[in-house]
Amino acid sequence: MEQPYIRLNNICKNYGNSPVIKDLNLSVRKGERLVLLGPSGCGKSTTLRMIAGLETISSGNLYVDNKRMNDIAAGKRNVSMVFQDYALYPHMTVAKNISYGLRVNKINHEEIQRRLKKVISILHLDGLEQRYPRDLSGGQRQRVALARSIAKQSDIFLLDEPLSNLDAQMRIGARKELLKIHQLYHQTFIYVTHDQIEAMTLGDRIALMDKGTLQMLDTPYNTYNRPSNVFVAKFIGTPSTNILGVQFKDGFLIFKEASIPAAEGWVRLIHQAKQPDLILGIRPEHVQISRTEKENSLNGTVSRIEEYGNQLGVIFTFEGAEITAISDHRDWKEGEEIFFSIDQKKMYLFDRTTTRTIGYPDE
Ligand SMILES: Nc1ncnc2c1ncn2[C@@H]1O[C@H](COP(=O)(O)OP(=O)(O)OP(=O)(O)O)[C@@H](O)[C@H]1O
Repeated sequence: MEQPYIRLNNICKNYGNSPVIKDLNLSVRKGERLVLLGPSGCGKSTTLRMIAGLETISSGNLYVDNKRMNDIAAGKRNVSMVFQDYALYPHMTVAKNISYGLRVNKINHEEIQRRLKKVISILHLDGLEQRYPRDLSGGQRQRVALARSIAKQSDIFLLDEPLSNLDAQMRIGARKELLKIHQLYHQTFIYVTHDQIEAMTLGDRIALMDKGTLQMLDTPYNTYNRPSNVFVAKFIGTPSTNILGVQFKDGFLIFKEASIPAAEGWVRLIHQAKQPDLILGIRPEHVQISRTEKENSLNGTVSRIEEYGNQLGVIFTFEGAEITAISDHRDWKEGEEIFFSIDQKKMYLFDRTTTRTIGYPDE
């Protein structure tokens, strides 16, 4: 693997007695777009702020380009940051907001003008240079905040939910803009969000966190298709992955009573794991439902239908558990008996004790 550019080694952060980040190890490559994703309060912003130098590190080491950064002041780190609320200076015009940091850093006038012109053009802020933040729309303010950070030309670009105040349509446009900026400047991006779509579309890799710990660090494809544990499987994807307890015995996966023969690849992995008590995960799009019985199909009763516009979510009960399937057909009725089968090529099996995956058959 390419030498990591930013390294977090065993980083912990406590506020008083409460640990917020627990033994975090994370490496980011130069020029990579890494997304920190996770539920509210999991420690994404805290992690970003420690990298920026806005928050002290309780223990562990932060390295950038092999240099220990723990005690380097924020202003001396080669980073720029965009905040969720943009943090623009209200009494400065757009042009002044963008150029202020450059003036403080004693960049010469011609260079400031050159950078200003370029970022104004990249972010479509032409004509707004003399306006004040209060006279801008939310989207324009967000672009000014981005422009101000880009103009600094730092190697590391830290973004803390920069699009969360924009409406859905504007977010799509802004995502394209961010990718364009990255193509032009190749900075190392660390991007915080709790929006999965944003994480999937913007990240080369996703670091998924929960309760201050790293749950998985991998590509968007692997995060979705090869979750490392039950938390990842449930967090990524909407509607959420169905989770069912199963026991492996004599080649069969046994639910409470019903059972299906386990596919060969899974049998091998289960033997390797030496763990018959498992958790089965299957995404709603990989549960096939039908009115007719098929080989190895199981049966349930439809309890609810959810409208997704182009498809329906069919929620049915099976041995007391609720399972969601996605269907293109629209004629399912509440209360009707259905048959369903699980696509074993697409399912996940986790160790019930550790909740970690036992592996994937095609690996
Ligand atoms: N200054 C502080 N003092 C005490 N606790 C704090 C402080 N700042 C953050 N926390 C706590 O640390 C935890 C992590 O917060 P953080 O803002 O990093 O989470 P997050 O994942 O970015 O959440 P969100 O998506 O809601 O912004 C939370 O439980 C939060 O309440």
